[in-house]
Amino acid sequence: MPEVKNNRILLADNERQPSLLINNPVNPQQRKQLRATLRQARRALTCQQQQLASQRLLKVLLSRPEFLKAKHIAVYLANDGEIDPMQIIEAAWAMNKHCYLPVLHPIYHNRLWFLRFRPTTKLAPNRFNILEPTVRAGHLKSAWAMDLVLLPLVGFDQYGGRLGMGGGFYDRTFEFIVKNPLKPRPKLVGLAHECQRVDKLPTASWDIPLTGIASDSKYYTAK
Ligand SMILES: Nc1nc2c(c(=O)[nH]1)N(C=O)[C@@H](CNc1ccc(C(=O)N[C@@H](CCC(=O)O)C(=O)O)cc1)CN2
Ligand SMILES: Nc1ncnc2c1ncn2[C@@H]1O[C@H](COP(=O)(O)OP(=O)(O)OP(=O)(O)O)[C@@H](O)[C@H]1O
Repeated sequence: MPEVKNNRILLADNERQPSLLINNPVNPQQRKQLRATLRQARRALTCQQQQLASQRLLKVLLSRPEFLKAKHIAVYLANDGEIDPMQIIEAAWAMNKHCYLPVLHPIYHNRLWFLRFRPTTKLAPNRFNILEPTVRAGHLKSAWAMDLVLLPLVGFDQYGGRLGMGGGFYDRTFEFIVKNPLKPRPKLVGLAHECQRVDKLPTASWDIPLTGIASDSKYYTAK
């Protein structure tokens, strides 16, 4: 079982894949194994560690122009040990910003749309048991209408690499950024516990580059 030391995942020799360190191919087995390890690490955090991490994350974001300048911000409701952005949402509401939650698109396979999230918004569990606003026709916003998207992630590296839950939801939803480089694009900032950082993630051709990652200890600008 991988060990967590100084908030970093240490992979045992038999869990290290030489190819991961040499030319970084996308090996589905590697991604699966790493995903399981990192999900377990974040679920192992205590309530107290989670609360402290959320407070520190808010402090990190409050110093970032990506957050301060944004009016329309997509967030998520924490699940499976993810770092909890609720304090960020409350800060954004207090600053008169508009917050949105991802909604599994009713028609387009594995894509996300976004619905406004206010203190009074009615929520219901989706097929992954994550709460999302109940869909009201005409209220769905598409991804390009956001100024900033705060993404959940399972793993990240300091170069902007991101490993998600494995459904490809965010990758599919934001592929327009790569396909239409001239179109105005939202900034994509991953939120994570420091224990979700790995040295270098294998990147896949469909991975959408992040603007940066905010953890409970610092902001990483993607290189
Ligand atoms: N909080 C949060 N909301 C989110 C995401 C996320 O990662 N976190 N998503 C990011 O994409 C989308 C939902 N994607 C998800 C993909 C897989 C699982 C999940 O728990 N998979 C189970 C298998 C579930 C099943 O098939 O029944 C698992 O891997 O254990 C959850 C959310 C949209 N909303
Ligand atoms: N733009 C895309 N078009 C079609 N399929 C895609 C696209 N992006 C990703 N996929 C598919 O989705 C699957 C999951 O991708 P990946 O493992 O990168 O998910 P993830 O980034 O971890 O998950 P998520 O984005 O939901 O958090 C892959 O099998 C990939 O083929």
